[in-house]
Amino acid sequence: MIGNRTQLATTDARDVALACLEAGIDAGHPRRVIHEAVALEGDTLHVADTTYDLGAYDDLVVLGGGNAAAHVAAALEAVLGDRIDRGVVVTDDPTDLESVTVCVGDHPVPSERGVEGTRRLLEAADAADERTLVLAAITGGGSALMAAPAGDISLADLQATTDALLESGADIHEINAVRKHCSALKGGQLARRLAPATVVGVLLSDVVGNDLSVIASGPVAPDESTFDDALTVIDRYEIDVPVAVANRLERGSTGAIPETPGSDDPVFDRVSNHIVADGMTVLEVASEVAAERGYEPLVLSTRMRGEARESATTHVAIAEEVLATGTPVSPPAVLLSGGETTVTVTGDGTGGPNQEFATSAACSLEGGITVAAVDTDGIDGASDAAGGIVDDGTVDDPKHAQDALAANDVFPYLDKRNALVKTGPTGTNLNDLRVFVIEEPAAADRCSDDE
Ligand SMILES: O=C(O)C(=O)CO
Repeated sequence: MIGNRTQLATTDARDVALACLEAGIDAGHPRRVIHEAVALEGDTLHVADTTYDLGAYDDLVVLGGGNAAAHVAAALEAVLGDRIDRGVVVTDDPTDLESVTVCVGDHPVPSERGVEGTRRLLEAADAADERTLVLAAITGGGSALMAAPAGDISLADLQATTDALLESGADIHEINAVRKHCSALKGGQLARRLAPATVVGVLLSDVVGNDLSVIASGPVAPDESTFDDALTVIDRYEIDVPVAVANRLERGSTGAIPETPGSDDPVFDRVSNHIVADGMTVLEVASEVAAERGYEPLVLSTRMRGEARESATTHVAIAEEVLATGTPVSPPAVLLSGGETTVTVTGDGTGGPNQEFATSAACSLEGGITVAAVDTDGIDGASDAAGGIVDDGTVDDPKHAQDALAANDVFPYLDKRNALVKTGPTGTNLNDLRVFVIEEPAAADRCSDDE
């Protein structure tokens, strides 16, 4: 599953880190998590702890989008077979489906084909009525993939706004507050289109804290964010948005455009949402693998966030403590964390948050600590790498590494040092996964003596 395996160094610590990554990502694949959460018994559909009587509906439809949406639809087809009548998902990680149409879109910046796929999705939504049960397959990446520019906003406006937001350092709550108010589908507006159908959201969460209104910008979730909130984000990060976007947000804030529907809106009377996997799904299985390999696992948090290079420094400090004093765990140990770090882009290079995390960590690593950091969807930033894997031998010239960080150009830096992790699209999207493998001091000393 983890590509480039043979090209990576093969020390035990690297193998342990890669095994944790591989098992963690696999644990979050829809084929596994949907089978655990969704079941059919006669006419009774179970989704998590809720049941639905399929006998009460004429149509069972799958609609949605996100990096993993086609894999969610495939897993739903595997459970429900020909009970599914039709559907449309928009994704950049397609797979063959029986009754659901897969439309390919683009991520992280929306594209023409994503707009076309979303048009088909909305058309299918408009055909739903009170006798329709909609399974909404929603995963991270959905905000870019399900692109439905609202009002006078063009695709080019949406692309420019997305680029600027992604480079601003704003977090996903802030980014999506803006995207929801530039869209005809986000922020519960797909639920509005679907009413009075019954809607069952089946979500994979790549958002710290699992806020339903933020995962893929919450197409079928109540939204409490406002046009004013969107304007605040634009001001706070000094984002230069196209005129059509600025006009819409300004007009919306005066009440001239209806707000996205909130939790008291009757469009949600027949909507329920179920998160079937999140960052903890990944970390739990990665921990089990670490334990099987003889390392004491410690999950630090599923909620790490902030600037990637700074988060790396904090993680390294914890790993150093483990190595030096055995606090809070004794080596051999594996520290794990999830969440999502961000990068404030000032240069014009290639890279992503996990590659910056790995490069920044590598600048100060002592012997005995190996660090792997990946985005579980396999695509870190706008590069084709999932992330990086580093140890104290990776950075031979700290100035060079710092220059690469300053230029946001760590992809070529890590590539030259054979320190990229490449998986290709993984079929899931459950945020970042970071693994710190910390060897016993004696083993670490032995390694440096051997060199
Ligand atoms: O909004 C998105 O598309 C994200 O990736 C967060 O879920």
